[in-house]
Amino acid sequence: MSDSICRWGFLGAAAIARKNWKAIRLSGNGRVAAVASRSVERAQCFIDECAAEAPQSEPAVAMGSYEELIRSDDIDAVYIPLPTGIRKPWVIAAAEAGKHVLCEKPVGVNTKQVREMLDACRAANVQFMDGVMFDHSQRIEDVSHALHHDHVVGKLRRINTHFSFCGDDSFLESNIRANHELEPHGCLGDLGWYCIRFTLWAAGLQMPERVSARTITAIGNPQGQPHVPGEFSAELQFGEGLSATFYCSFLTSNQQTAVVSGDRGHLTIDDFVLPFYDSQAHWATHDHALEIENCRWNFNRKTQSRSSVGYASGEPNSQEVQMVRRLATCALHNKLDLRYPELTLKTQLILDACRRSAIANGDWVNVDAVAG
Ligand SMILES: NC(=O)C1=CN([C@@H]2O[C@H](COP(=O)(O)OP(=O)(O)OC[C@H]3O[C@@H](n4cnc5c(N)ncnc54)[C@H](OP(=O)(O)O)[C@@H]3O)[C@@H](O)[C@H]2O)C=CC1
Ligand SMILES: O=C1CO[C@H](CO)[C@@H](O)[C@@H]1O
Repeated sequence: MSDSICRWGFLGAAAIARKNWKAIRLSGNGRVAAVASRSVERAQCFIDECAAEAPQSEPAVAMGSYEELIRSDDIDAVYIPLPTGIRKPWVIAAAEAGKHVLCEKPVGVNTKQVREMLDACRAANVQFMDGVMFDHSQRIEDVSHALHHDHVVGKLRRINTHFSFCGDDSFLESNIRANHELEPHGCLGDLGWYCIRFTLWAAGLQMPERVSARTITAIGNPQGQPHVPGEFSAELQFGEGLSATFYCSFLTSNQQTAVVSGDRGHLTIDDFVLPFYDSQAHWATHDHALEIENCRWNFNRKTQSRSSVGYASGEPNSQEVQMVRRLATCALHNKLDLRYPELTLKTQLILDACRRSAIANGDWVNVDAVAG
């Protein structure tokens, strides 16, 4: 391990890895040392294209197998954006080889798998972190502080999130997200993972007691493979009167909204996963007032616009850069931050409970029952 620079290795020339190449370039404490692909030509092409936009002083090495990268002594941390269905053995192999792990979401096919991955990281004393970028944004810190310290909406009652985009025909035919073997949770894994994670933040990390969920529309590719959720909704019940709902979909236009409601107001975010392009991330709190005086009924808007520092993406203070910088800091100082594997496990438990409920046509499922 070099003293100040974390040497990253990528498993797979994935589309999202291009964004994280640039993030590592901007992090100040890391560089991409190697990219492994099932095709060495694809790895080299990925490196050339990324380096053309975000050059590094030392070139990355192209490798033709994931094993080769994991065995390499010149790698400190591995970024794993492989499809969920095949990810587990690679996470465990990377951990056992002493590499810190940044793993894409949804992390596993089920909670059992995720526990095995997290246990392997713990046993090897390496950091595990999943790829939820907004965990590392200034906005999520500001929003949490506003909700749980300043109590800007009063006592929490309801959390509502929506994450959707509309995939075209080619998406349904060939994207990994519509393939049961590769991404078995479909939109629940790809988009619902974020809804669940935001809900956890808004709830002060408390777990729901039970969930009721349904797959509204299942999608499948023409090869006749089993379907995956293409449109999904869930209702989550917490203690003390707090409830939450989320909707995620590959069939509905772009929307990434979150609303947190309490007995004294509500908080809104229009872009809770991928912030709109700007140098600041925006959110708002509202305390609208209905004023009634005889024949006059005025519903008066009372909105306070707020913003948090941080570019949306591609700048040193954007959320994906903070994420890779944070993992590299853990790796360089050999100091684990166990908040992140805990967030992963909680998210997976809720996801599993939702899937179980949807299979049982919306029956209530106790989240504890999934944990056991
Ligand atoms: N955190 C975030 O903001 C984002 C996270 N993601 C997550 O990252 C993961 C990857 O998404 P995305 O980049 O869009 O996916 P891609 O399809 O672009 O990349 C997946 C990579 O996995 C490798 N792979 C290995 N085996 C297979 C296989 N059997 N079939 C297909 N690919 C295989 C391929 O690399 P090679 O051929 O080079 O070996 C491929 O490039 C998903 O789980 C997704 O949810 C995606 C986008 C954003
Ligand atoms: O994680 C992700 C972020 O957002 C994308 C959609 O806009 C997802 O498809 C992706 O997997």
